[in-house]
Amino acid sequence: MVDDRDDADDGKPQEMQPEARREDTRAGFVALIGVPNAGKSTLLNALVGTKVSIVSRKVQTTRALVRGIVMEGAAQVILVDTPGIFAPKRRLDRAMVHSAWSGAADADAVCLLVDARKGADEEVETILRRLPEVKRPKILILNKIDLIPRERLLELAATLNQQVPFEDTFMISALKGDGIERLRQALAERMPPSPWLYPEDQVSDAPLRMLAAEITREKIYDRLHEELPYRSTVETDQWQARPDGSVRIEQTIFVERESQRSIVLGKNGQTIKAIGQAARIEISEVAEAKVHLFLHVKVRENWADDPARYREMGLEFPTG
Ligand SMILES: Nc1nc2c(ncn2[C@@H]2O[C@H](COP(=O)(O)OP(=O)(O)OP(=O)(O)O)[C@@H](O)[C@H]2O)c(=O)[nH]1
Repeated sequence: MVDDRDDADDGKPQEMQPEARREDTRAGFVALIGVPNAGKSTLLNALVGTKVSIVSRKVQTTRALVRGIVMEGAAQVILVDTPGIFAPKRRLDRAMVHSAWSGAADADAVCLLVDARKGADEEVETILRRLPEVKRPKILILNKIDLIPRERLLELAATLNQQVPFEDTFMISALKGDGIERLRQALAERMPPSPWLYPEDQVSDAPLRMLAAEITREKIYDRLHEELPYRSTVETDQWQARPDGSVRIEQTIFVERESQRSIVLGKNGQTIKAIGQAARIEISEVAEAKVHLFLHVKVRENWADDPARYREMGLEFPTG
């Protein structure tokens, strides 16, 4: 167990603001769909301006539906960052695909994000074939325009628009911020009249504990991606606000084998200490409070096939 305190930080937990009651408010949901690595998390972060989803160089890092909330004028745009849509193999993967598509069917607009450099590869084609089933306004977003020449972009936009009737096409670089402002405004304009669905200052409705778990998972990945590719998960067991304004957080890191447990702990617990330190700093930032983080490591075999796990992660069971 690691208790990693930061006594220099005396932040206080955030207070909820009352909901807006202005009559001209608009609010709605936008689903982001794309193959792994298209840049969904980067775009979500660029649009929201706060770190709400974890960006990684590896594919399939997004294991849960994480939402970001964009405030643009009187409009509130709630972004649903769908897990990558790809050919399902394991039960967990099938649940993720199901979840991604049901997120799209409920949205006020569906954005297909395509890595412009890769273009319409087989994975994108699979989505394009299924997209017409979703009877919602569709928007095409070509990302990573910093990596390809303009002529190829226009060509790609034309080809994709022939396959699916997109109402709008945007060309952006989520990484560099190009085109983000225009996209944000366009999404805001599409939102139906509605009271705001979330307090104005709430940037993410992903429970903080889930976000905290993702942060720790990212720190494990940063240090151990060679030794522990995908096979670990983190759960926040306890999130307790204390009278002094600090938060006590307990998390469990699940691995599949005893040998992996030793890797996470490291020699004399050095590795888990470093993971805990890095995670605690970042969790403190998002929680806006001093954080005491306690990490446990447990072995749990075959977690990826355990239905209870993906229910906890906010994923639904596939019906088919
Ligand atoms: N050059 C360039 N790279 C980008 C851009 N947007 C995203 N990337 C990079 O592409 C990689 C994948 O981005 P992510 O945002 O993690 O992709 P994702 O679609 O959320 O991936 P999953 O979580 O696996 O579904 C990262 O290395 C990003 O830095 C862009 O506009 N330009």
